[in-house]
Amino acid sequence: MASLTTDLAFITNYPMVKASCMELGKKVFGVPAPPRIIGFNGRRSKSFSTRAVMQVDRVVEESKNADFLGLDVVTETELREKGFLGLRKTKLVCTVGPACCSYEELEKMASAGMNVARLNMCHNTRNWHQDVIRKVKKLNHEKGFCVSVMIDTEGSQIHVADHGGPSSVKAEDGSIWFFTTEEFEGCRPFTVQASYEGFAEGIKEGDELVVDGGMATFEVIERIGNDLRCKCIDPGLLLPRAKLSFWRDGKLVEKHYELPTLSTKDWSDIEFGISEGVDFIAMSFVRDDDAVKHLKNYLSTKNKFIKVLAKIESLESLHNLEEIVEASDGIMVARGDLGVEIPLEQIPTVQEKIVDLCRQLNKPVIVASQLLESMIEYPTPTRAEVADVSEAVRQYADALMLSGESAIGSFGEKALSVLRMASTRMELWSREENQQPAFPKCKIGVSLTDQIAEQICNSASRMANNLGVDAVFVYTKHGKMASLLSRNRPIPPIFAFTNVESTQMALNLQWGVTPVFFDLSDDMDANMTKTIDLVKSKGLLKEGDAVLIVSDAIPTVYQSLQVKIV
Ligand SMILES: Nc1ncnc2c1ncn2[C@@H]1O[C@H](COP(=O)(O)OP(=O)(O)OP(=O)(O)O)[C@@H](O)[C@H]1O
Ligand SMILES: CC(=O)C(=O)O
Ligand SMILES: [K+]
Ligand SMILES: [Mg+2]
Repeated sequence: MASLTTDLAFITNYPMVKASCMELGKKVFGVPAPPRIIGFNGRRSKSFSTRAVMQVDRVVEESKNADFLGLDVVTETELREKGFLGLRKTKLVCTVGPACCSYEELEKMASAGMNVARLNMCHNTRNWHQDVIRKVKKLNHEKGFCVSVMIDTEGSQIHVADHGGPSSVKAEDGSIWFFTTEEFEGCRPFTVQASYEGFAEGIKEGDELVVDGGMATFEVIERIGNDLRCKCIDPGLLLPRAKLSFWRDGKLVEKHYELPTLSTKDWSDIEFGISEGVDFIAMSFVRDDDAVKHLKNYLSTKNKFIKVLAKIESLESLHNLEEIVEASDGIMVARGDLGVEIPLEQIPTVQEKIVDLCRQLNKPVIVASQLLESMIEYPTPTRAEVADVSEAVRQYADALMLSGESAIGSFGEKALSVLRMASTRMELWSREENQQPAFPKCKIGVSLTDQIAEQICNSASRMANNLGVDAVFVYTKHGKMASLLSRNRPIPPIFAFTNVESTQMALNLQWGVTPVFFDLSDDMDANMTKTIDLVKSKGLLKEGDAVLIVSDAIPTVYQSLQVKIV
């Protein structure tokens, strides 16, 4: 890449504002800039140095705009209102539940910026989930949205099956409770039914039983077969499906239950997801990379391009973090359950570590749970919640997720607008304060072709920032170069043109990428001219705007990088 970066440095010595791009063309090449291309063609050479070939080409202005450009309505509106730099980069995931499952409510959420709809398979019926998925797809097809669908597996976890009360019950200080695996109907006072038979295995007298990461705490005073008699030592509430964990000497008792990461029910939910054409499967309670690899292999034998996201929500998954990230297509920092297994004060640093690692290894990462928890009940967030959201954006997470706020809350749309506003604001601040993150240090490409793609994207991102181009256009079949560009978190938005629907839907989760469906041809120049003309015809690009162009759509040797002044 040496000669390429040298040539780029030469260009970037000039004032880096968009308007001066045209001027630059004149100075460097002695030709009027528009409509012309200043191009860099990266070609492979034996010594793995890519020779930069500069060329100045005439662009044939094409007037036919009949072709289809699958730019979604939300991006188009945002672009008209705020321009390229105003486009939100952080993606938003919303859990769909009873509070937002009608066609009209889903449309409102889509208009308010929902990029991915999440369905938690722990709740509700198969028919209900099917109905929601079909509504989302209908909205995409009929109303021009681009909302991807994620199912989240139930997984195997010990929680409260029944606590003897209708909704929440209070455990008073010193009260004696019985935790049992015996199934019973109705309520029995001071009796809690646990969801898994072996929940008390290895537990001793004196251990602490912590409910929901600290909602209430009990001391084990007696073990009777599979059941436990406990005394409440820190009073609090027991909620439905409350999570149970055991602690000894201030440390989590790590219990290796003989439970598979994917249960029989999970597999049947996965089959359902495949048949309904979902875009993502989020795996709950992943422990190591084996389960992730297993599911990915299964999907590939079925020729399904569904992305597998691993949820980091147990201490064990933290021990095997790097392998899990490598094996998966993306990660969810599931802070809800994670906070049951690690002390709460460790959550912020663990989150930052996971987000950083994901960017290094080029996997999209979602920060989830309790972002705006108080908005389940109230129309405004707490200041602390806004600070938490902004921190995740400042860390450059790909996406933020709403859970109960959208699923059961009365202010789902408002919560979404808080996420939208807080992320746009923090993104702007980072740019204004010149807080762009350093480019990832780690080199991930193994084959020479992959290394070339990575280097082109690194140079392209640097160049996009330095030249102040309006947008980056990338033509891609499998999203590879789009994600490599996103990994650098460049200043201009990335428009990824693809003719593969699964790629379009997967890229919906990537920071700063707007996926656009477009019928790519084998002629790169034609792709470029057509897309630019189509975007221009919508009035979204104007004379003098500069677009940086990257492509991996044409067979691997022809990966290229160009700057076009419209
Ligand atoms: N499809 C649904 N039907 C009914 N209630 C739902 C549904 N989805 C979510 N909820 C409700 O919203 C709350 C929060 O949703 P969410 O799915 O994020 O729960 P969670 O417990 O954080 O996730 P997980 O079970 O994956 O750890 C749940 O406790 C549940 O009450
Ligand atoms: C989202 C999720 O599963 C959690 O936070 O536990
Ligand atoms: K789940
Ligand atoms: Mg969870």
